[in-house]
Amino acid sequence: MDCVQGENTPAAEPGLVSIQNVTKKFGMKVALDQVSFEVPAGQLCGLLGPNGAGKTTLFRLLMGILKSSRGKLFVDGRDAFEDRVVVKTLVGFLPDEPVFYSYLSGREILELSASMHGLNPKQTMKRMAPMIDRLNLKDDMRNFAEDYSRGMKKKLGLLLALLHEPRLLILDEPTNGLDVESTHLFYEMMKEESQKGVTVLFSTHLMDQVSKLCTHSIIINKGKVVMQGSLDELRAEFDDSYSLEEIFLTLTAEPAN
Ligand SMILES: Nc1ncnc2c1ncn2[C@@H]1O[C@H](COP(=O)(O)OP(=O)(O)OP(=O)(O)O)[C@@H](O)[C@H]1O
Repeated sequence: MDCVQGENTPAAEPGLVSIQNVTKKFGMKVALDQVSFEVPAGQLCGLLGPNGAGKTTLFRLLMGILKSSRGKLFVDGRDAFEDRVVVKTLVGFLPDEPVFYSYLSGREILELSASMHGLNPKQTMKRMAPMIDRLNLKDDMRNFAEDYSRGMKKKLGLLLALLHEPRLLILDEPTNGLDVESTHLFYEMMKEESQKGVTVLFSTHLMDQVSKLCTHSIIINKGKVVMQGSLDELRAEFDDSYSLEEIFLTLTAEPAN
């Protein structure tokens, strides 16, 4: 089962994201073990796995922050490590715990980032204003981002990821630490980006999030892909009485001794 779009989608196209037999070791620890999957352009795909499954490691490899021990990762045909500077211009990345310069306000961080992307800071801020409003950050734009709450940092991180209107969004646990209202807002914004044609790959440990947002998912456990494909394909593998949550728990359960 590949993580492909619809039945009528040509199968031969390489994905906008292509992970090819990737292993990542930290010393003796194998964080990812021969992971392969494709995410076709336009898909909203959930990378699902329990704590320690390897989700953040995979995203850090995709952003060229880490180098794989074996195997290759490509974003739009570019090597995620060798071409990491170019890849960063193509992708909007939201880390699990965004960290900001201590001496810059929210506004200054957005303006600086706009300049780094070769955009006009003033025009970019004008374009971003409705989104800043929507995320309820307008009144905090003058304040140092370091003093923001966890949820506010996440929102500023999302604005940074969207600032250069990337074709691909990689969001690491995007709603982790957000309140209910903000979580729904993030869902809406992810769906809207997807409807505009942006490819969205996000990680979560909640099956509920995947079933609300995605048509496709990749499930990893202990560094290995245990299932990938559409939610319908996933359901078809199990008895009708299984909920998606139960399927996830079954796939990621500790093997019996
Ligand atoms: N820099 C590192 N050095 C050593 N081990 C690491 C390092 N980074 C990650 N690991 C290990 O790799 C494994 C996968 O970690 P990773 O953070 O990718 O998991 P995750 O799926 O994102 O987990 P969570 O949902 O808890 O954030 C874990 O066992 C972790 O301890």
